[in-house]
Amino acid sequence: MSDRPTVTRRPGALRRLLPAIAGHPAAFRGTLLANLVGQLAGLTAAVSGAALVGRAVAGDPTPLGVVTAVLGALVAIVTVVTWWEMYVSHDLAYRVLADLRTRVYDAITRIAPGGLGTRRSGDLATVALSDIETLEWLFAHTIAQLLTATVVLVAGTALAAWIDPWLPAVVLPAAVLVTVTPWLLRRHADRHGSRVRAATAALTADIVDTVQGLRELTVFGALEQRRAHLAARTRQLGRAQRRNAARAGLETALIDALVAAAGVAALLVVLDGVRAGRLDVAAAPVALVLAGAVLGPASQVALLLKEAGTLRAAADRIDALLQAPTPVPAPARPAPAPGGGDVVFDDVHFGYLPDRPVLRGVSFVVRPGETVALVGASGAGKSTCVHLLLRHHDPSAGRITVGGVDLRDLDDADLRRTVTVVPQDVHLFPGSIADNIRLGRPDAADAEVRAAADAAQLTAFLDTLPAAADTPAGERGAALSGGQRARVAVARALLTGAPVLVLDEAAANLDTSTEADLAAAIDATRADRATLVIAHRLSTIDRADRVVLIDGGRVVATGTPEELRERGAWSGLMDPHRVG
Ligand SMILES: Nc1ncnc2c1ncn2[C@@H]1O[C@H](COP(=O)(O)OP(=O)(O)OP(=O)(O)O)[C@@H](O)[C@H]1O
Repeated sequence: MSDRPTVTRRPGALRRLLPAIAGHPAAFRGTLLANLVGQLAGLTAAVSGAALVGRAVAGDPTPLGVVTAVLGALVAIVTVVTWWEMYVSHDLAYRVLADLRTRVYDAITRIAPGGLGTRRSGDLATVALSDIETLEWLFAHTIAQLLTATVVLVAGTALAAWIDPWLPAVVLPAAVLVTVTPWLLRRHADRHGSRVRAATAALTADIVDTVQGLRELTVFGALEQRRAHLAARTRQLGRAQRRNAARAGLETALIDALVAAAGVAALLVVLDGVRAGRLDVAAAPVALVLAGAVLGPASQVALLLKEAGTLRAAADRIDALLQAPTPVPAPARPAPAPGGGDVVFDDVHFGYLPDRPVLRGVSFVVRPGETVALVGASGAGKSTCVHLLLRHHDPSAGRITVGGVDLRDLDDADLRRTVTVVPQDVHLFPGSIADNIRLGRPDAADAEVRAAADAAQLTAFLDTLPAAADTPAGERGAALSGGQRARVAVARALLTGAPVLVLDEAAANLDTSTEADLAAAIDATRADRATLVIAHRLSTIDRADRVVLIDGGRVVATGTPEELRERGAWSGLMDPHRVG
């Protein structure tokens, strides 16, 4: 496969995520303490054991009962402390990961939908689940361990120097070399770690796409082709994982070799010390254990750091989402919700990409109680007007106001109470139909849901269901027909009571009589509501009070449907049934 997935490096990403620990100071202190006690208990057990052996070798053995009691107690302490350390470090890690997951979710909602650009659903899911899970290693097994390993290394070195000054002179440089090895090899670790994370994200995104598109893949006989694609992606991930494992294995072998060489050197120093009379025979086992106490933490640190490439790559991907710019910033001082009034597009300019303007000075008004049809050829900019009215993006120039209030001055909750939409592709969640209708107002009473369903002409259908509105909607509304889904979307929008309603090609997939019924139902509830319809059908245009015709990102004509028809405003645009 040629499209090899990549991760863009973001210097400092890992460092920016570390303060996430600050939210759990008690858990971090507990982890640090448990680690320190665990390391020191291990060191004490090893040194005590070695001292007992040393005394035995020197011909002054400690009574067996005392040896058993001392070593037994130390082993019990180390066992309990190891369990304690595992518990507190994972407790800390999972708390921090939960916080990060919330931050990632907040970031997605902050930048969605306008700022998500070409990001794929599966890629976002990988960040929220797998990349964050990868950081478990950092928070549970790295930070506290690095700090306590340093303490044990310093304590071990001091004790070793006290027993034999030659010992640290041999093992300390080796310990430093072992510790810096992963740092020296970090470029390889970063490259391989990035490839693993990127390949994981690409495979997840493809699997999500495949599951979402199973119907199309089945109908068009493309299942086998898709299977081959996923197999290639899986091989790509496998290759990345094997290369990363080979690199990590090589690093481990290198570190082990350095530790072993340093261990042999320490042994030679101890033997020489005993032969030269510098070291008492009884102290020799203790000296060897202390050499291990210096090398042990160093190799532990090195082995922890060999995962740094994967950690950095996961951190890069999380950081990219957390630091993504906000496409529509919240107002510093929000204006009160307008509660209704004229919807005004005032000389609005906008483009998705630099130097590619889509709207070039669009101006029109939708008054309360009025239905305005937005008409234009495909690609003219109708949906873009809707995206701006829903504030998925802000205009690059000009402004959009409701009741005289610029949309940019409304906080998000007020904006959602002011402008609502019946989209073309209705997304239903797997809860009940009533839950889906309540999406914008979770606290709505049953009677209000029923009234909204009534207004959307959904009641007759609901009455045929075993549990009426409490019947599950199925995965993405699979248990409902297209018309029924559209009616649920209308009920959902009406329940919000928003004074501005956008119908985004809501009727595009419906047959003419269903569309007419639905339009009449929406009309009957309009009162003072301003309604903007993206109209593709002549019947929809004819029902509107006024029409705004857009061409090339500009309003080229406005008037009643009759006026525009007489002027032949859309004669070049439409077939007898559809416009645009
Ligand atoms: N997310 C996007 N990124 C880049 N360009 C976009 C994006 N969305 C739309 N466009 C471009 O903006 C222009 C206007 O698109 P828009 O969807 O507003 O047209 P439309 O009038 O609603 O068309 P249609 O009737 O076919 O739905 C098109 O050229 C389209 O390719």
